[in-house]
Parts: sequence; C-alpha cells; structure tokens
Amino acid sequence: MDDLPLLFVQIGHQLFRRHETYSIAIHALLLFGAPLLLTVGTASMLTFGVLLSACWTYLVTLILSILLYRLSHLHPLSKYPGPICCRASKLWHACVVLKGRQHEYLQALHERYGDVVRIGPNDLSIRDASLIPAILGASGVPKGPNFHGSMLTATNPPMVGIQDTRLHLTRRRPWARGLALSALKEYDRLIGKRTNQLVHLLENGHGTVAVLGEMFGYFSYDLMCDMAFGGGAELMEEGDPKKVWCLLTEGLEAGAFFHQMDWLGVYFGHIPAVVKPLQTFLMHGKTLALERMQRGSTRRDLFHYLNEEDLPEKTSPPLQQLVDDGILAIVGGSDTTSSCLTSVFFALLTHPETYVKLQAEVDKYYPAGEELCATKHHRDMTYLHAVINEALRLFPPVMTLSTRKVPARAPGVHIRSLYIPPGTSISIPPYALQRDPRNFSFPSAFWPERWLIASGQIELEDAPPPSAASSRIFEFVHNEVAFMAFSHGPMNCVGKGFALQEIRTVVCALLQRFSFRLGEGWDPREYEATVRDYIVSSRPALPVILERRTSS
Ligand code: HEM
Repeated sequence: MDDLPLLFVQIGHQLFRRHETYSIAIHALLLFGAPLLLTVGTASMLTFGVLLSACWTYLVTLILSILLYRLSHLHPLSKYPGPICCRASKLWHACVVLKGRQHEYLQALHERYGDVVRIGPNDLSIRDASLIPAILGASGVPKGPNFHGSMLTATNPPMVGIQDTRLHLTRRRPWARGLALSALKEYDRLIGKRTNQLVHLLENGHGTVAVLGEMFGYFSYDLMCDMAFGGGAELMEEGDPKKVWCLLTEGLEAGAFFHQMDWLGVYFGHIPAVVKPLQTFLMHGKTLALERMQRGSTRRDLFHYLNEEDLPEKTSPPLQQLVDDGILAIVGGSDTTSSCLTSVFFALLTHPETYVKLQAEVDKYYPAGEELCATKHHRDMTYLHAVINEALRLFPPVMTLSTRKVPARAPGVHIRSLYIPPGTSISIPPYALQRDPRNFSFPSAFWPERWLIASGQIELEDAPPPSAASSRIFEFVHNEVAFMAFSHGPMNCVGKGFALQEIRTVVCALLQRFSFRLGEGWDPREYEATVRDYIVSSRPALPVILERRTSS
C-alpha cells in the first residue's frame, strides 16, 4: 500500500513518455487525476489542504522521476553527449533560443561535444554533413512537431510543419505548382514593379543615409503580399503604421521559443493576451487571406495555386489551411530574402575587391539603358551567383532550422553507426555546418571565388585567396552537401527559385543605379554581433550612403 503513490507516479511518467498529446484535459488528468484518486481512496479525512498536499507531493515526485530517468543510463539517448541542463529539460534550450544566439550556441556545443550532441531530453543536433542525405533525403525522417508550437495550434499546422510525410507531400503539390519555373515567369512582373519602386525610393534619398536592412524588409514584405495574396501591403510607401513588420519580428521571437516547447505554445494559444504580437500577426495573415478570397482570382498569385484555382475540378481547401499557408509564404519568404539581401550588401561593402568585380559584371550585362529588371542575363552572371551563395553560406537566413522527428510509435532509425530511437527530434544547423572547416576552407571568410573554383570555372591558382589566408598553399575543401541554406531533399525550401530570382533582380538593379558605401561611424563588427536567430534570422539595420551613378 505504501508503494501505491510511487506506482501511480511511474504509471503517470510512462503514459507521458509514450503517448504524446496536446490535450489539456489529458495532461490535467495525468497530473491531478492520479493524486486526487489516490487521496480520495486512502485519506481518512478529506480537506482542501490534504488534496493540495497530495497533488504537490505527486507532482514533485513525478518531476524527480522524469529528471532521474532523463539523466540516467536508462534513457535511449544516454550515450550521446550534451550539457546536463539540456539533457534534463528542453526549457534550457528554449531559453537560449530567446536570446537569439542559438546558432552560436549550437556551434559551440558541437565544437565541445562532437558532431552529435544531445540538446534536449529527446533532441539531437547533428553536424555531420555525410548524414544529411539519409536524414533529409527522400526516405529520410519526417518533420518535427515544432510548428504546432510556433503557430500556437494543436491541429492543422502550416505545410512546413506537417509531420505525416505523405500528407506533407500532398500539401506541397500546389506550392510546387505555384513556384515552378513556369509560374515564376508570372512573378517577374511583380518583382520588377517592386524593384522599380525600391529604386525610386532610394533615388529620393540620394546622398543621405539609407537603412538598407529596413528597406529590404519592407520591400520583401510588400512583394510577398503581392505574390502570395495579390497585394495587401504598402510598407515601402506608407511605412509601418500598423506595425505589421514589428509584429512579425516580435512574433517570431515568441514563435522561436515555442518552436522548442511545442506543447507550451499550444497551451499559450488558449491565452491570446500572453502572446499578443504573435496572435496579432496571425490575425493579420487571416485578414489578408479573407480579403484575397473576397477579391477572387484576378491574376495567378500563389493563392491561385494554394486555393487550387488552377484545377477547377478540385474544391477549395478549408479557409484555415489557406490562412496558415498564406502566413507561411509571408514569413518564409519575406524575412529570409531581406536577410540575404542585407548580407549580400554588407559583404560587398566590407570586401571592396568583391564589390568591384561584381560591379563590373553588372555593368557588362546591365549597361546604362538596359532594362533594370530583365532576368534574361541572370543565367550568365556567374560571379553574381557566387556572391549570393557565399552570403547564404556565411550568413544563412535560416541558421538552425530543418527539424525532423522519428515518430514515437515508429521503429528507430539506423544511419551507419548512429541509432536514433523513436521519439527523437533531430536538428541540422546550417550555420554550424557551413562554418565547419571540414566542409569549407577558410569557413569564416567571405570568399565568393570558392564557388567558381568548385564548379571548375576558375583554377585555384588563379583565384586570389581570402584575406584570412596566411599562405597560398592550402587544401581546397568545398563540400556542397553541407550547403544547407535552402535545406535538402523533398521537404526543402520550395521557394528557392523565387527567392533567388528576387535577390538577383534587386542586386543587379541597385548596383546598376547606385554606388554604396557604409554609413559613417557604423562599426561593421556590429553586423554579426547583432544578428538574432528567431527561426529566421533578423539582420542589423545596415546604414549606407548611396549615390546615383552618373552612367546609369
Ligand atoms: C533566401 C531566401 C530563403 C531561404 C534561405 C529559405 C530557407 C528555407 C529553409 C531552410 C527551409 C526549411 C526546409 C526544411 O524543413 O528542411 C524552408 C522551407 C520553406 N520555405 Fe524557404 N527560404 C527562402 C525563401 C523562401 C521564399 C521566397 C518562399 C516562398 C515563396 C519560401 C517558402 C518556403 C516554404 C513554403 C517552406 C516549407 C517547405 C516544406 O516544408 O516542404 N521560402 N526555407
């Protein structure tokens, strides 16, 4: 009889461990039902104090039991190294994420513990590039539950967070149609229109300081709303009076925290006041989707495909699905591209020799009078590709995402000598991989030439080594599998083609029209120091002084 409470604790612990659920009722039953039942069955006198004390004792014992198990050799991940606080609770990692420096934290953990690190009780971070195809490839591991937390919902996550691989691929089909090469041609005009608007805006600020990071943020947000919903935002023209850009930034902070603690995100989703910016941003996305539905299809925007308007025999998906996927397009497409654009310009302004070379290539294909936004030359602009790739390598807009999870009720996964037990989440951090000297020589140097050497377009001997090189003799390492900016495999970034088209167009247009230099008094070291990783990374403001080029 004395062992009965311990038995109840063990049953509670095992039920929690094996049966994942977001149901508050079941959680409450497991947390409070057992001690109450036990007390009612055994106590001689039932008072509120007795019940409270029973619940308290039960909860403390349950927590201790869970902690002991997680730290013990009985835990299936016990052989993987990691800090004790990570092994004990996911809350530690979630708090690290709140500081926005998760990318550096993971990199430091890998430096200390090796390529496979336990970053949560049931979570591994993997930095071994050779494992990427097996984890993210066609027969890889399904997505994790993290987006339930970020989107504060137990049901219907956006496409990026669907755990059932078959369902995910079905949901991805309209995206793939809406972002296929044929569809991209439709968006040329939209990119061109917004790029021209950006150029005019910057022309008005000729000779003054322009805050490029903010401009690119507004630009990409307006463009994504055009592209996803056929319009709905004019941040470049009106600024941000409704604070949508702020909400997106603040919302992502909370979203990143709940990305780690998905069940807590679902709980907080029931208390809107606590996560106001995130809730308000989600409501804003809903308004855009509703307005687009009322307007109907006037052109082939992404909504046209997500709403299956291109397949008249199909019925529209549920409204909530359209809202969630619309928000995904805006969040996934605006912060990422603006972050990449800001990094490209930061890199050009801190590497004058690269700037000169890229300027020469832009001037060759876009001399004065050439249409600003024509995409026909992009294919041949090899140095432009190299510069963009290098910016994406050094400053990946998504620094730590690509989370997968071996389902709790599926068999574990064997990849070579690695065994990943059921219920384990796996993170593959692009930042740590792309700055690993085993994957790229001079990993912390901005050296676009590496991409041209790797593709055989120039010889190693003909490429000036990066300024970080102490000698011309070194082993050239270039492992493109480790280039994870857009992730890998059938669940990678579906918007890659659109993003690159947008980035190339803006870079060419701005370099054709303006010359840039860094704002006086701004310390370039601030750039890396102030980057924040909240699912998508936020970039510093990047103040620049721009002048109209006389030849353009
Ligand atoms: C430089 C710009 C961009 C970068 C670096 C980027 C990066 C990524 C990454 C790392 C993922 C995670 C994939 C995974 O879970 O393995 C992703 C997913 C996704 N991205 Fe992008 N992205 C960019 C631009 C865009 C744009 C412009 C769009 C929309 C037009 C977009 C839409 C999506 C969607 C819908 C997913 C989910 C794909 C899926 O789950 O199947 N992204 N992106």
